[in-house]
Amino acid sequence: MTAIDHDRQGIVFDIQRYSIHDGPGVRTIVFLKGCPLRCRWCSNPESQNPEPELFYRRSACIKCGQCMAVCPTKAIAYENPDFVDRNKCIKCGACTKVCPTQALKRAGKTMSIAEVMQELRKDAHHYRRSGGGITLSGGEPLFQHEFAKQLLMACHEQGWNTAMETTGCTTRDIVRDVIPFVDHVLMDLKAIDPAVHRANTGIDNRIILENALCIASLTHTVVRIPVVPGVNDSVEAITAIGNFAKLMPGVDTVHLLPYHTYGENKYELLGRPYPMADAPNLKPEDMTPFKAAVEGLGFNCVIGG
Ligand SMILES: C[S@@+](CC[C@H](N)C(=O)[O-])C[C@H]1O[C@@H](n2cnc3c(N)ncnc32)[C@H](O)[C@@H]1O
Ligand code: SF4
Ligand code: SF4
Repeated sequence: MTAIDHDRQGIVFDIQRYSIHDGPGVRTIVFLKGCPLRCRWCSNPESQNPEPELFYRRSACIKCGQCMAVCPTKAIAYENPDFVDRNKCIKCGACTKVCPTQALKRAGKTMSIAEVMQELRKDAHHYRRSGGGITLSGGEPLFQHEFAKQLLMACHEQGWNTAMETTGCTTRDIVRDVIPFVDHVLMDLKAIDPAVHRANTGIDNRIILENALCIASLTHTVVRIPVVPGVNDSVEAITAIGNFAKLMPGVDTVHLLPYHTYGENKYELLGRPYPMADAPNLKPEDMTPFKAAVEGLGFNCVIGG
């Protein structure tokens, strides 16, 4: 077995404590940056780019000019349409250190395995008492696969349960290398029709579906479907995903995640348009026909999850 390199670094954009939705028991979720997909509905747009990025909250800016004085590439100017010229920004974070109001904030920071473990240890007693542990999310956690693997190994060394939210969009070698350290996979399936998948995520789904079969053969796996207006909110599309899930060894539970717009304001902070503008939030009751379809295929169905 590989020795754990506690100094190995990864780019983390958030660590959320006390989650009860993303795996068994009380969990801490570690969000890793980088994702090969560009889902039009993605609620974590700051996760997609592998490098740190800047959030700019115009309403909090008092126009003190301190950020402009320290920016080494002169990427910040009142005349810029988005204030920060993101093509010039080298993501050094100098401006965020001097901004007195946190109008400028950095999304994503470099952390070592040891630093992440120090955060996770704060809730170790909750993990033990509740059968919980840690969940890797993102972004796509397998994008930083070596960091993810070492972190999962370090958690197993502590006896903590490990889970991962994944798109499965990676190579088969990486799946085989990392998934054995994950106790519980939440495997997202967004669409079975390749054209629909490509049009809405930017990526073909062939490798994803093949990896989903492999992942389920390696560890306990639950299928998750984000139900998104105009993408897969039909009984036909959900049934197609359910029929595919029937092929995944050991899968007996499907989570339906109703589309929400919680991430919308983050697009504005990143200076990007929201691709799903005008699509309404879906409610749990909108899931009723989809839940019936999934249960009709013999699965347990959880709304939310
Ligand atoms: C942000 S993703 C990160 C994990 C991984 N990249 C994935 O897509 O599975 C975490 C979960 O949030 C879901 N999700 C993302 N945007 C959503 C939205 N607008 N409404 C509902 N669920 C969403 C994803 O489908 C996934 O199950
Ligand atoms: S330092 Fe902060 S508050 Fe001052 S101009 Fe820059 S973004 Fe605005
Ligand atoms: S796969 Fe997940 S993180 Fe990546 S763009 Fe889609 S929802 Fe966002």
